[in-house]
Amino acid sequence: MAYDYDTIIIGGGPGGLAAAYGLVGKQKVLVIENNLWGGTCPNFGCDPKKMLYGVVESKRQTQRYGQSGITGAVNIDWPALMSFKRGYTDKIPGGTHDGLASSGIATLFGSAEFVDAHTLRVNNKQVTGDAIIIATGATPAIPNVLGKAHFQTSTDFLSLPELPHEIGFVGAGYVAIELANIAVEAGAKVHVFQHNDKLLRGFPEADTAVLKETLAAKGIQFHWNTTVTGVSEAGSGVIVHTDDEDVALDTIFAAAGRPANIAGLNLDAAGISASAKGVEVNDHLQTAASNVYAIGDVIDKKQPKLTPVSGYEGRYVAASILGQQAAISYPPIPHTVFAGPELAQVGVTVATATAHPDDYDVRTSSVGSWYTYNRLQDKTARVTTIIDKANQQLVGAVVLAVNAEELINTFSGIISRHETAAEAKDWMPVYPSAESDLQYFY
Ligand SMILES: Cc1cc2nc3c(=O)[nH]c(=O)nc-3n(C[C@H](O)[C@H](O)[C@H](O)COP(=O)(O)OP(=O)(O)OC[C@H]3O[C@@H](n4cnc5c(N)ncnc54)[C@H](O)[C@@H]3O)c2cc1C
Ligand SMILES: NC(=O)c1ccc[n+]([C@@H]2O[C@H](COP(=O)([O-])OP(=O)(O)OC[C@H]3O[C@@H](n4cnc5c(N)ncnc54)[C@H](O)[C@@H]3O)[C@@H](O)[C@H]2O)c1
Repeated sequence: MAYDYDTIIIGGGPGGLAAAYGLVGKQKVLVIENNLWGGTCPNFGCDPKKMLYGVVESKRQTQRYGQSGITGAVNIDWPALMSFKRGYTDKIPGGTHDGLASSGIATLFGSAEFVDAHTLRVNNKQVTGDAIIIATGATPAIPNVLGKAHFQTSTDFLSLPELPHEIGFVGAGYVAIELANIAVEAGAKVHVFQHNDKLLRGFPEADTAVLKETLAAKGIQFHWNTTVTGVSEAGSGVIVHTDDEDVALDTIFAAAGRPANIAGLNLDAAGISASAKGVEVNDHLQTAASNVYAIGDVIDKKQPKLTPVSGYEGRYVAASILGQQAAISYPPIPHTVFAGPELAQVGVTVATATAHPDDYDVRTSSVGSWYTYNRLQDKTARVTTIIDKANQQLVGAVVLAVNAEELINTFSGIISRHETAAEAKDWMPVYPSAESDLQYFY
């Protein structure tokens, strides 16, 4: 049967775009998008977040140098900061769309839903594809409580024209902590409501305990073991009702996770199964309908839902459609919370390593007094390395420090190359630099 396209991709984010560019020139490809071309990361995720973060971190670094030669107060001008951000984000949707069009990739604006495993309905018209890739990402969870319509999301935060005086976040994961840090550094009073006492679950508690203290010292008011039970309107602000107290705020942001964007896709029509965590796929990223693949944040998977992972899966599925046979295998996946300072980890976790002391050596160095971090006045900096005792290879690392994302990248490279400690020392980093400390970590 002749289809309209060889491959149709639903979603023009990092995953869908990587798949499209992997197929371009070899196939007739269509990408369908129903919101901003480019998806979450460049429009209302990683990129604008890190632009705001970079500026507030410069302020914090200036404050840390308060005893080291810098005088005078530094303040954040929120509207100017937003205008800086828009200088980047305003160009993303148009630039992304033009890039696709000029590469010969067809585009269609609208919401896609399945009619069957080869047919989608978009804007009341049907379009068919030999292969279809679901790359629809994830969307903020809104807690199901009374007054939930009053919640704003990370997307709203990253476009606030003015910074409200007093705000709150529900959740203490990546989104809440990164945005709470930006807000408090920019001058807002900030509350974080968390239903248990866990900050950034999945990271070692020894590191998150230090981060909790750092963020509290900046003025973030943590409400641990507190469940938000409702939100009501109060003048121009809101009252956040919890099982403990009522808190009056200018606004409240839901940051309680990001479920897969599958509502409205009509997956049943194509026989595709999904769990509460997303579309179910096999180790070739095929759904229950073998010509339909799923990639990125929309999948039910154990890998972290991050931009580089979506891109990796997009490139993998493109190669599979073009004939590659191998099952997907992931390299070590580093991840960083830009929390002021950054908390980053890669590879075997501290929890796994400490549960298997015969297999792993875990070594934590408090490096705040070392030259690299003393120079930056980053007094709480910590680096943990995990070594596989059997072959002396680095298999995991955690960094809590200024610019941790750079050092974790270096650790990630060492782990990916399966280097022993001796091999990893056989190179010459610039001195002084964070990498010049590597030889002392293990
Ligand atoms: C505030 C925030 C900060 C983040 N920071 C980082 C970070 O620092 N580093 C990092 O690696 N990751 C970060 N992430 C996560 C990162 O943004 C995602 O992992 C990444 O965007 C996932 O890419 P994706 O292509 O799978 O999905 P998305 O980028 O979400 O793209 C999916 C696209 O599909 C479209 N779509 C959905 N349904 C349909 C439909 N029915 N029809 C047509 N189109 C549809 C959507 O509009 C969207 O454009 C952050 C996320 C947030 C929210
Ligand atoms: N720097 C980065 O790489 C980065 C930044 C932002 C987001 N992300 C990605 O986006 C994903 C989603 O981020 P997130 O912060 O929304 O999710 P998350 O899973 O990191 O954190 C969710 C938080 O909400 C809490 N929570 C869950 N259900 C709740 C409920 N009903 N009521 C109150 N609290 C509840 C959880 O305990 C947790 O603290 C991340 O896991 C990550 O994959 C990455």
